[in-house]
Amino acid sequence: MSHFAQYQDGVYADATNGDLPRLPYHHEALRDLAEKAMEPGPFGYVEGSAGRERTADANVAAFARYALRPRSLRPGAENAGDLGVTLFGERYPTPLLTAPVGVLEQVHGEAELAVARGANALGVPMVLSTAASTPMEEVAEAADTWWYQLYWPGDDALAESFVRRATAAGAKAIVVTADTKRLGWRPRDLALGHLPFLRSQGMANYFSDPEFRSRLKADPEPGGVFTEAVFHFLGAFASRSLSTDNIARIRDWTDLPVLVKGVVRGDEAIELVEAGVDGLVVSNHGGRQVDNAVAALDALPEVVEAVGDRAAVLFDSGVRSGADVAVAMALGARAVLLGRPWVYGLAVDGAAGVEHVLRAVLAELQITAELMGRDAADLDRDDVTRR
Ligand SMILES: Cc1cc2nc3c(=O)[nH]c(=O)nc-3n(C[C@H](O)[C@H](O)[C@H](O)COP(=O)(O)O)c2cc1C
Ligand SMILES: O=C(O)C(=O)c1ccccc1
Repeated sequence: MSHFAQYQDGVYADATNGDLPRLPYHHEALRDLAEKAMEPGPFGYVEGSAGRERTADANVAAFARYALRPRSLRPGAENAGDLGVTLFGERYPTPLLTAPVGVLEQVHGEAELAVARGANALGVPMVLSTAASTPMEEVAEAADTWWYQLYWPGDDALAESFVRRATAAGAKAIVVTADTKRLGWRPRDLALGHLPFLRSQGMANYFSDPEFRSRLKADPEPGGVFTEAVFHFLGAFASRSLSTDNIARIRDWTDLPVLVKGVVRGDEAIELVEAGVDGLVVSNHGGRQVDNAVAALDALPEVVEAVGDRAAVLFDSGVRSGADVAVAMALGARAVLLGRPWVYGLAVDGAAGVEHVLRAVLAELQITAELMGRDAADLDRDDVTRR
């Protein structure tokens, strides 16, 4: 069984061959290592969430309220454990993607290039942030399969330019993030005075964009603090008038599948499906936007039910292990985006750290699916119950 070997093989061998020190396999242990490896500002930026961080805590806690129901002797399941999924007519070897994470230069010098290498080594597509530290055309050179995440700028000409560039560079889907018209209230960043944008970080896609540059009097200065380009970014970052209807304008700019990320309500999911989007990402941005918001996992069944088979529902926020991926898929997610865990892998060991984290999640998912008598894509509501 080739799928069996793909992710599990080597994990136990590597862990027992005496080549200490190895990276930990638990999210919390890796997070603690990353905290030691990172400056306080960047670590606080990644680890921090909105307000009292109740949404972020609730995202993780929600997984403990569900229980998987393994059917050990399921008839016909002797080859179970395949991880492949089909999304928008394309076959993907696993249901995992790396969530879009901006400003990676504050995490590791190789930033997105390391993520692309680590993820692609395992057949995991990367969702590239608009607020990346590397221009998308350079990431495209390093990545086999990637999707593009759009922060829809206030200026439609810039939105169009980003979408056309991503399409030309080979992105396989466009993910429009809807929950970040502005950044949430983030006390950790305020306490540390850490706002990477003010120092031109995370602006590679903007600074390399002809439309963005055409609005400036002077060329943007890499690393410039409070420059004209920085102020232009702050003004241009997000559209206040983005709506379920006008997202459909993106169809004039690309033939790629379009997803909307940051949906936690069935009514909004229906509006988006009626406006013609191909997919949704149920997500509350890892609790970084609205504190005291509903846990993303608790919103998943409502959105799945509202959408039915009219669009693909993906999920992120709070996924920390392969078993978590199995729960989200059993509740109807077709694929899952992993966020903070791989960022900490990147901080500690670059591309190898990203690969380590993804491999551990995939190995656990594969083992779990196999023990449940399921292929990942076949996990369903019968496989999960309230604890
Ligand atoms: C440091 C950091 C930066 C992020 N940047 C972006 C971004 O640029 N675009 C976006 O759509 N989401 C962004 N997100 C949200 C993630 O895509 C994802 O929704 C979130 O990390 C999921 O929560 P979790 O990491 O707790 O699982 C960011 C998250 C973090 C932690
Ligand atoms: O910090 C974030 O959560 C985020 O989404 C973001 C927004 C703008 C630039 C970089 C990251």
